[in-house]
Amino acid sequence: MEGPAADSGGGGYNEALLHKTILVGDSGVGKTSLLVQFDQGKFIPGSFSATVGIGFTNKVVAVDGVKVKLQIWDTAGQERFRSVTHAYYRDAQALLLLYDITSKMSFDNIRAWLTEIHEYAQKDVVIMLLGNKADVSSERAVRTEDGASLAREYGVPFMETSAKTGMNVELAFLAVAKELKQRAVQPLDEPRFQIHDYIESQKKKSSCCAFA
Ligand SMILES: Nc1nc2c(ncn2[C@@H]2O[C@H](COP(=O)(O)OP(=O)(O)OP(=O)(O)O)[C@@H](O)[C@H]2O)c(=O)[nH]1
Repeated sequence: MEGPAADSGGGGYNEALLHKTILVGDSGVGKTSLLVQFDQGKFIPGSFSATVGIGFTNKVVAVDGVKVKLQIWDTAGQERFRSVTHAYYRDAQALLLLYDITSKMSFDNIRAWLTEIHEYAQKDVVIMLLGNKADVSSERAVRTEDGASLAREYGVPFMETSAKTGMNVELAFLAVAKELKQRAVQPLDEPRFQIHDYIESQKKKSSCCAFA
């Protein structure tokens, strides 16, 4: 797979390509962990401390030689913070919607999350569905094909991830960055970048079998 060439620093990115991306999904599905894995390449095991409110991390990724700055907002999944996070949907360009493959309830709630997203976010927001905690196969409660089928129903890209092992974490953010960059710079008369095709080709390129 291509290296992500990502860094957390500022230096030299094009301010015009700053994209607001939001992580959403039930409390405990692994939003904070996914962001920490992408930003710092590490997983902090141990007791779960729920996010309070909302905060962001800036991350610069190189996409085809162009630096794209993702401003990634980590939201609190708990119901009591929902009205706060809705306010942030409106100017988001991308939403990573997570469920936990060991929690059927977090998967069943995805439809409600998508209803909220369609209500509060921009119509052309990039949405990606992620089934996280794929490393915990012994406790799997949601089949990969059920995730893929729900994603197909809503016309959104899908993959399983693990914030613990890092599986597919960079790919998820890079695919979003690539889609956002293409939208920003691509002339209208050129064929559109296809995020689904990109993800599939990256999965095929990988020598490892870890992709969903
Ligand atoms: N095994 C495993 N555990 C994970 C993974 N991602 C998160 N966890 C664990 O799941 C728990 C919840 O993770 P968080 O990242 O805090 O979840 P969150 O979605 O940010 O939760 P809220 O802040 O309440 O919305 C923590 O104990 C994490 O260590 C994963 O991919 N694999």
